[in-house]
Amino acid sequence: MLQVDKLSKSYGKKQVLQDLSFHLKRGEVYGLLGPNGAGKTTTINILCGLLNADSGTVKLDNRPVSLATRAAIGVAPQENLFYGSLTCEENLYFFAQIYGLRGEKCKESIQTCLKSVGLLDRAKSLAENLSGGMQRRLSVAIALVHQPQLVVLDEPTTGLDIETRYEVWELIRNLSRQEISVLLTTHMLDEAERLCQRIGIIKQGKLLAEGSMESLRQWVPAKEVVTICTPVEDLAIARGNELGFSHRRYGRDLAFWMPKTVELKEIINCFDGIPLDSIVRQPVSLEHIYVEVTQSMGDREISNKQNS
Ligand SMILES: Nc1ncnc2c1ncn2[C@@H]1O[C@H](COP(=O)(O)OP(=O)(O)OP(=O)(O)O)[C@@H](O)[C@H]1O
Repeated sequence: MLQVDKLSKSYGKKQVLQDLSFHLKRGEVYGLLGPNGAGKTTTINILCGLLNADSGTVKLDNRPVSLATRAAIGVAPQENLFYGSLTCEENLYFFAQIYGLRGEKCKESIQTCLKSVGLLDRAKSLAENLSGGMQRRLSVAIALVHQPQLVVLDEPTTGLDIETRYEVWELIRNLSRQEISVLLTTHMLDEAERLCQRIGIIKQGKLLAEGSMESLRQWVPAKEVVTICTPVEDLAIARGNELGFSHRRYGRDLAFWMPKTVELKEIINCFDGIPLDSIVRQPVSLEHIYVEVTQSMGDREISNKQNS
């Protein structure tokens, strides 16, 4: 339903999007991930018509994004955008009016949105008096009030406690069940892993990898990742490499990619004679994939570019 094709954008001499292409299916939750400054917000702003691309196209149901198609997109930006001194209902009424909803249709949509974000009983509460999580849900309700087919959620759970994150996750799953497509940006990789049917990873405005979790696993060809803590890391790395385990750094953690699942005692045997303070076994996660994509390939791509 959304087709983004070869978007490029520069600010002055700085190119922030380079031939960026991706698409969303109806009812799909798609995660657009990337480090700070990767170009996610720039992409969102172009999709919403707030910014013009230098080249490339954005189509919604095969129609170029324009004023006419804009009503089919709802956006909940990183910063909550509502009037604190208005009630939830009044905020929704205000935004519904902007989109031209009137009369019964407007009233019905406000009630439906309040219900779908679990704020029906707070309809008359001032927005400024809501908890952080309720405010995020109000933002999502505002993005939904004109009944869009695509909702763009820019870091919807940043700053929320874990319980409230779960509430927002459930809300996103419900949107997908209602066949509303969701474009999600987040720095929380566990969130993207749980919610998104497909994920695109961008760096410096370029799509480096894309696919379902299943297909992205090819980036980390390991059965599991074993993180160890030892005072003699060099020895451990040499031993791991001798045994055919690639090693990686995740922050300061030293980890090995295990080609097959092994028992804990086998891991201990592998590092026989090397003092180990701790061993943590983990399945391959989006975090491992993300680090691989953004560091290894990103650096390779960038150095290729510098060499060319
Ligand atoms: N109006 C602007 N003028 C000049 N440069 C800009 C402008 N807006 C963004 N940039 C630059 O474009 C690049 C991409 O920014 P963008 O906000 O799209 O990234 P992002 O992936 O959303 O980052 P974050 O995760 O930090 O929100 C950054 O280097 C940023 O500094």
